[in-house]
Amino acid sequence: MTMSQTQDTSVILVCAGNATRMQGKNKILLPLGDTNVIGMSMRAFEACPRVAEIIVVARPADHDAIRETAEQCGITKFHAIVAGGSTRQESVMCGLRALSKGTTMIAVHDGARPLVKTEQIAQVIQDASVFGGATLGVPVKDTIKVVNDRLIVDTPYRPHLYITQTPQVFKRQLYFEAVTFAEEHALDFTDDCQLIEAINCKVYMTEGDYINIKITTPEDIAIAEILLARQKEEA
Ligand SMILES: Nc1ccn([C@@H]2O[C@H](COP(=O)(O)OP(=O)(O)OP(=O)(O)O)[C@@H](O)[C@H]2O)c(=O)n1
Ligand SMILES: C[C@](O)(CO)[C@H](O)COP(=O)(O)O
Repeated sequence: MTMSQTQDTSVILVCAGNATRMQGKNKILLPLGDTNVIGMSMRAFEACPRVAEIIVVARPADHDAIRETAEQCGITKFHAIVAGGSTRQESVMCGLRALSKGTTMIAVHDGARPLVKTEQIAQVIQDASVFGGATLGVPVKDTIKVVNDRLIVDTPYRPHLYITQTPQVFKRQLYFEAVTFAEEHALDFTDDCQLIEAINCKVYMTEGDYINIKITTPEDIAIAEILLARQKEEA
């Protein structure tokens, strides 16, 4: 595939988790809006001009249903679907192997965050182009305590705390440098920013919004439907 100048970003949508907190429901394929969770996620990236290709990492049993969803949603940037690993980071690594050669930016997104907005995807890609790496996130609203043996040991200064979301976007060369370091040191992280932090590089926090939730427990799908309906009313 040849990449045009503006289409410089490969997206890895990780969907290969076990959804253990979803009480046995396959959250990626749960109905949402006029499609399902993964359909909504793919559409948001399809609409972003800088996105060149979408690689989905999912359990083999879900591949046919995801391909079908991509077709129904008119996803033209669907590039590959591959199996995942036993941790989120391993799943991202599986997606990396399917990257096309021509892209210079890599965006990693939880397939389970279907309400991400295309404008915010564009903004975080832009910020990553400037800073090397960027993630969407939102300021923490509550006071956070660090607890050890049920005793509070610290209260971090709230203005310094953000909830980290996805997509997390990186310049390709920097990302591969960080992945190589993690592999050499057997590091396994719950988000991709930590890969970059581990090699002492900075990641920019792009302020997103609170509706970019991760579908994790059963009530989240009902919350997502409400947020979606509100978005439609506002449009
Ligand atoms: N081995 C894994 C673990 C997670 N993920 C993906 O990473 C995202 C964030 O993970 P989370 O929401 O915690 O999903 P699960 O791991 O499926 O949930 P649980 O912890 O409840 O099992 C999800 O889109 C999930 O499918 C993945 O691709 N491969
Ligand atoms: C990447 C992430 O969504 C940022 O909030 C989160 O870290 C995923 O973590 P999980 O352990 O897979 O739930």
